[in-house]
Amino acid sequence: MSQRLLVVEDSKPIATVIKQIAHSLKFEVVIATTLAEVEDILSADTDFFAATIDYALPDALDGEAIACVLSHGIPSIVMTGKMDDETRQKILSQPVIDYIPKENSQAFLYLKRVLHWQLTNDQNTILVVDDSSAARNHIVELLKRRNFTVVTANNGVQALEKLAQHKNIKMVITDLEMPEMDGIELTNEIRRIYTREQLAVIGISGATSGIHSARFIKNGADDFLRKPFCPEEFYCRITQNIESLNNIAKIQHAANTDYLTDLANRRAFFHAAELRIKEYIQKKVPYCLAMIDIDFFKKVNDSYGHDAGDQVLKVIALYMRKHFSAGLTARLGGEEFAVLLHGIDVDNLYNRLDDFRREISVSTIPVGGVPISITLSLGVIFDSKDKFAKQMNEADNALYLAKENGRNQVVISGAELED
Ligand SMILES: Nc1nc2c(ncn2[C@@H]2O[C@H](COP(=O)(O)OP(=O)(O)OP(=O)(O)O)[C@@H](O)[C@H]2O)c(=O)[nH]1
Repeated sequence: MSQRLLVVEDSKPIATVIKQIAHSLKFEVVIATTLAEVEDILSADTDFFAATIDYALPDALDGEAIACVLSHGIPSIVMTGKMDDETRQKILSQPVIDYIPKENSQAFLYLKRVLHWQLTNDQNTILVVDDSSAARNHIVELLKRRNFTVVTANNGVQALEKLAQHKNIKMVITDLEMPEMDGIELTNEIRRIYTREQLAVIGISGATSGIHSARFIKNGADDFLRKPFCPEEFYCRITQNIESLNNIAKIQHAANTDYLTDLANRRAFFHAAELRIKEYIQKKVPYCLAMIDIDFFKKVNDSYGHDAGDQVLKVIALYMRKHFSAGLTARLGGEEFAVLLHGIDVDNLYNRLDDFRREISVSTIPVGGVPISITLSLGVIFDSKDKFAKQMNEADNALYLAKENGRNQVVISGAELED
């Protein structure tokens, strides 16, 4: 079910623009044009994800609708045509998500970003480190208002423990002076373990001297805030740092993923498989490395077109995910795939590969209403202690034999020597 957005706005054209933005984010929209209408709507139902509130309404010229909506616990964004400092202070003294001056069309682009953050911020976990419970609670309240997931710690030592427990923490906001381990030491420790691409650090200090900001940054922090800070500046810095981390993650994902199937690409597979194999050998875990190739795939393209071929590649990826959920799967290129699997023993591993091959061979893949049948050839190597590149080579040789022997089969590397 879609989330609901309350739009409090007396201008019809502006309400229409906000409605379009909200729909693009899959919100269901309820519009109120006066304070009386707001009261009426909220007396019946307060189940709103958020609200946008025009500061001046025909029956509430001085922002009275803001307190009304906030009193129902609805996170609110204030839109205002008033630019004076007094109005700004008045709005920001209330626990609103943000306020947006309606100066030009940028205001609506910004509104879209704020709503998008509000919908997605719960995926970003932030650790707040401060020995003062009042200061800590203030930051936590600001972050929760923006829907972030928050973890807290009283000092640097506890912060490192929390980081080890919660692997998904993206940002640490740390005070400077704390018992046991201060903010600078903590930042140093964090940078020994986490890169800037993995975790952002924002230092905070009440000291008036500028030296602390430089110390924080030189010790590996990404940003610095001086207390007391205004919520606006706080949100700008948090959002900017989280956005740049998320952009790096997107770039890394794109660099490691096959665009068509969303499986790992060759580079990511080689990197991850090599690490996993080392661990399997060390822990004596049975494993296998298999190369998988679609038989006569050129005929699929020639008979049904390249788009149909692409569709087949995507479906093979889905089957791979289904059969090898705990394994490492990849599209190496063209119609060639690979999987690294670990299991109980060689028989179990072989059966899982052959089950996958068999299911594909008896299934039809519907492409544009036409059922397409395909088969796969697999070459596999078990429990090898050779270098990774050599293992890939051996699996490839076995795959070649599978093709030579008539396709639609699994050939084990070295098996022909035992015959
Ligand atoms: N649709 C589609 N086709 C691709 C893609 N990458 C490679 N191909 C096609 O995959 C086909 C591979 O053909 P061949 O190397 O001759 O192999 P094959 O027809 O599968 O025959 P065998 O492997 O010997 O069974 C070629 O027609 C390529 O154009 C892709 O991303 N999408």
